[in-house]
Amino acid sequence: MSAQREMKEKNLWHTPVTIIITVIGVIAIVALVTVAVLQNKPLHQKYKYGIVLDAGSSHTALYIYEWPAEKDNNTGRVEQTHSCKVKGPGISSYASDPVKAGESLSECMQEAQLKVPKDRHQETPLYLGATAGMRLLNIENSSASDRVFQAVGEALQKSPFSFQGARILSGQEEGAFGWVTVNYLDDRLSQGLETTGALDLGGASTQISFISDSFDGSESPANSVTFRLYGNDYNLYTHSFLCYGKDQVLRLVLAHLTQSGLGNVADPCFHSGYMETKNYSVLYDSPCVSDRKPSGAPATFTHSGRGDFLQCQEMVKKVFNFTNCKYSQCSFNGVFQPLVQGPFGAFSAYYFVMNFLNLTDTSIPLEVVKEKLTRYCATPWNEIQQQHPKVKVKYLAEYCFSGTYILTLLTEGYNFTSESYSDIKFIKKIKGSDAGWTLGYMLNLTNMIPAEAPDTPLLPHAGYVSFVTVIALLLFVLFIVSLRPLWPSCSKQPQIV
Ligand SMILES: O=c1[nH]cnc2c1ncn2[C@@H]1O[C@H](COP(=O)(O)OP(=O)(O)O)[C@@H](O)[C@H]1O
Ligand SMILES: [Ca+2]
Repeated sequence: MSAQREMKEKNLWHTPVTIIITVIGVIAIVALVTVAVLQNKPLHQKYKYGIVLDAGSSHTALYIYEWPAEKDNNTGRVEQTHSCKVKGPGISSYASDPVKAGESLSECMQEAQLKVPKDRHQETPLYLGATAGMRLLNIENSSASDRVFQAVGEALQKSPFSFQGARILSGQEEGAFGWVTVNYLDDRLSQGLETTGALDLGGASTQISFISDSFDGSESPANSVTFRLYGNDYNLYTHSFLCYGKDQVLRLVLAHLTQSGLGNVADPCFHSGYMETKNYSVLYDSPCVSDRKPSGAPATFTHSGRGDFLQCQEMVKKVFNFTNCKYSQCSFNGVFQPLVQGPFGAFSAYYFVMNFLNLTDTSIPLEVVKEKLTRYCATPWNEIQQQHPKVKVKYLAEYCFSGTYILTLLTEGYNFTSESYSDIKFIKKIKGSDAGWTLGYMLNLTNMIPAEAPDTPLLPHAGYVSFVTVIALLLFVLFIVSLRPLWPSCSKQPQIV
């Protein structure tokens, strides 16, 4: 009897109605979860790419950026995946042979073709932005600068990428896009956090950009750039000093030194024992110094070092003009600047120089930094060369000068104090991407930073899928329970005999 009862009870679950309900229910849950997963996350993550060429005064560099195709507008998702340093000098050095400027880019362009997946080549935007080297060439000889752009444009047009043009960035753009890059990479823009100022030192110009509570742009509109990013308004102070990159300032200092003592220059910014014969015509071949060329100068001069930081600093100070400020406050050369405020990221040559000198730690008091640099500058040239056999001699010879210029620019020029100096971080990369104007430039041209904050999903993806699954299961169980009257076991009670 009891075996019969057991059979009957088992069979109750095998009635056609229950089986059909179960199958439909399971199919419905599987379909619901599959759709939820597919709808919200592409199974194969696709990427998009963008390429920017930074045509600087000293050299050109190519940067490749990558971001998930589905999330163009999302926060902090664009990353640098590759960079390539173009061999040879900056494009402005090819003024007398512009075709070579275009040719010089071909190696890095080939590399880019290998790094960007082939099926993405056509849709990958390619930009070239030139900075102070081309600004100077444009001032000196605008038709030569046009010819360089023509040649570079023709070379880039031949690439499989979507070439969007080559142009000179204004100093304001260079400063502002450097600031955008640093703050984007730190996720400060998307999260509306306090921003970091940006200090960029190039060979021919230098930029300072930061947000100041006391700056609304009214005192000096030329230094103001306004943005609305992720729902926040920014009024950025920025200034670019043309001719105040480290290579041009070195010319300015040498030009000062050659005024007295024609033919022989004893330079406190170079190590004792350093001695090179240089051409006056090369030294004065730049609009930054051309008006200072002494008349009746011989063809060459002997440039020798005497390694004295303090005297070097005195020479460097002479390139700044501190008189004639028509604003409430100025940095130098009559340029308005509010007091520096907040943290700063200092990149490009700031980093190269301070990293070489082992001076990137800004928690070291400024006085100690100066003592260290004094000792470095006083080291004889032959010792310096012995200690750094692998470093390019041109860079090596100039680190004492460059370090002195950096400290003088920051403290005397921009008015950083011993206290605010520690707010500076010397940086090369942030989360794998180089600090510089290129990323900000591309983000702007591809409209990748929205003006308004994007709507954020209520739940993260995993949470969303779990939620849908639990609710689906719950509904299914409720459905089954609601069908209880139809259950054969309920309508037909097994008879107890
Ligand atoms: O390894 C290095 N050590 C020292 N200086 C470097 C090194 N690499 C690049 N630089 C310097 O960084 C500067 C980069 O300037 P860039 O070519 O970007 O000019 P720009 O921004 O004024 O147009 C140049 O002065 C160059 O000599
Ligand atoms: Ca630069």
